[in-house]
Amino acid sequence: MALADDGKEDDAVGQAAAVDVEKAELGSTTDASTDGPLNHNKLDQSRFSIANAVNLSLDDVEPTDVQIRGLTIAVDTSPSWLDPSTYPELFSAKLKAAPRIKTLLHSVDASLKPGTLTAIIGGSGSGKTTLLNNLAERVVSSRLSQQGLATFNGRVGVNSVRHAYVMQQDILLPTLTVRETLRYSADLRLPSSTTAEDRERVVEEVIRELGLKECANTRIGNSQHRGCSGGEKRRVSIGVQLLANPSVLFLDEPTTGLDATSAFQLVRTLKSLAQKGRTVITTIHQPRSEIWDLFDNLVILSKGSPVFSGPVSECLPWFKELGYQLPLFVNPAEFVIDIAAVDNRTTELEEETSARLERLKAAWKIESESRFPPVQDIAVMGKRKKRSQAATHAGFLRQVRILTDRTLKVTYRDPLGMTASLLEAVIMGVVIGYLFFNLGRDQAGIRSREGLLYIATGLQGYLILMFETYRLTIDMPTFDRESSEHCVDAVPYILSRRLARLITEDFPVPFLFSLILYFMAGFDHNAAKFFTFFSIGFVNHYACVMCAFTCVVAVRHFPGASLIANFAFTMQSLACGMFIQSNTIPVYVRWLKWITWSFYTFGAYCGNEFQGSFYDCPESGGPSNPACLQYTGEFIMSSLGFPRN
Ligand SMILES: Nc1ncnc2c1ncn2[C@@H]1O[C@H](COP(=O)(O)OP(=O)(O)OP(=O)(O)O)[C@@H](O)[C@H]1O
Repeated sequence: MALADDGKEDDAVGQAAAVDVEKAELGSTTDASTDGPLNHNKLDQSRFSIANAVNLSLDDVEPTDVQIRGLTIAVDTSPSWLDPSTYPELFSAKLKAAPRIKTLLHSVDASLKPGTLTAIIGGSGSGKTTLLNNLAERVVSSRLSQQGLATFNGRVGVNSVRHAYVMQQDILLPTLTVRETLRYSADLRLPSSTTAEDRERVVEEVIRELGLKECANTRIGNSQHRGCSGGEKRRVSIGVQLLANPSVLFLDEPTTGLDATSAFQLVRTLKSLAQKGRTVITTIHQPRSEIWDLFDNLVILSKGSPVFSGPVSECLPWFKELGYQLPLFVNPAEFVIDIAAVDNRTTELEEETSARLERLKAAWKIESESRFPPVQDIAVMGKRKKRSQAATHAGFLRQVRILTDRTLKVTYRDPLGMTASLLEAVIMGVVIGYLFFNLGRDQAGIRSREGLLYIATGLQGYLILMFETYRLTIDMPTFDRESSEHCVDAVPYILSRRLARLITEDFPVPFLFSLILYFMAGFDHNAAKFFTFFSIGFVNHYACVMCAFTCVVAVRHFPGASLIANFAFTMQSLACGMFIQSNTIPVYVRWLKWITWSFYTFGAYCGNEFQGSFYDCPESGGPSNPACLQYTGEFIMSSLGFPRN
């Protein structure tokens, strides 16, 4: 078929192909529906698209034919400025390192029909994840180069079809139940045009489809609070992805960490999902023999090269033909992985197994030339095309509402976390209030007031900064997952996080701290001054949480993020005007104060306290007496280097 860029023609051809496959799929429905408890009767209502959302159904699958031809992936491993660990090498090469190309995948071919479950297997480091991630377009690096292609219903690139990727780790919120997790995911993933009933029905459908009925009301749990089992969590992770009703489902080692029975049940579930017409592609480590029989296709890799790619029924005959017969009572998966692996325990073994691998690779190269038509002969119907995501997930306001609701629920279910910040505010207020109790109005008192106002700016802000940095490093993986799945955007996430914490934290923490400290320290009993004091703390609190966001955006792990946060805090302290008068900072870095929030906070606190005040001058004559100048608020403000306004 000619390569066509015309969208209409593509769609027409695509629809025709889809109808053909759908007919074939309907023909196999009887088999699927008798294949154990995981299959349920197909819904009698007419099938509609999830994206169109008139009447949602997981049965509405767009059959997707996946063709992989000559896929070769290489990476430049030469030292680079982008990788600090290679700097010594880069310097020793006098900053001019020649490209060093490592081929990760060597000309992989495969033909994966809709309605099939494909396993990518091979020894450790054989390139399974590289292949899966490349198909799912999850690796973007200027150092990677690709030859060959993967087409999805004739189009190059996975973004032209509805697809989802289940990661190896379960990134779920531990305090939510299985049903709540799926409900929130449905609310975020499905377009605003869907009704609450539709979304609820899809959630129940996913629960039924994945066999999660028993644990639907169980919390996900974590190492401290037990909840769902490892197998159930995996199913929930798959369920979350299933809500996007993908036609192509990628899974990275979904059985890792599961016991044999859970692993078997999980692969049965994948088989059942495939039988609905999906193309399911998974990497898997050493599947047990019962699991082997559930696969439709296998791609076997060794050191990045394919040694087999085709229907599972043809795998053992292929190796037998090459002289490697499966011995009795041996797991076929382990057998094929073993014969394709290089054993480097001794030099002799390494030479022997390397020679065997070379024979297997060479034989498969010849075989694949006849099995897979070359790239130019397969139907490539269009260029890389991205599906519009806008219509397929919740809009801005709905994201804010759903995420706020979810964060509130998660916060209330973690009373220790919720009370920690309140307790911290009270304890800090009382301890500092006690140290600075009832400050005098003499020179010593003025000096102490300056110190106290700095502590209110810096120390309280520092605790919030570190606490929020820590919490964000825990919470960000969920955002990263949802953001990479295009169902949560950054602004609604930030907004909702603060909205949900407004009542539990953002308002009460600065309020309690201000209330205790202000009156214990003996500041003026003046309502306007107190509320100004509180408002400054409130704004400072937001500045600190936004700084924490910035640090975690830069580095996702706590050691790195807290290092940046500490650096930012130190810069804030130096430039705020407490330790060095801000007008005497060396001229080249004096501008720093203008981009330092603690300069504004400390300045505002000082302005609130000192501006217009006159302290206890031992001389008579009041503010007009030059000997009492040091007791006037104006003098104190200018001595700290703050502008008059
Ligand atoms: N960006 C990269 N730069 C350099 N080498 C890489 C890169 N990505 C992958 N590799 C190498 O490619 C090989 C295949 O890696 P991959 O993670 O795909 O293997 P795998 O089969 O999934 O292994 P495992 O089962 O242990 O997870 C490994 O040797 C790995 O070190």
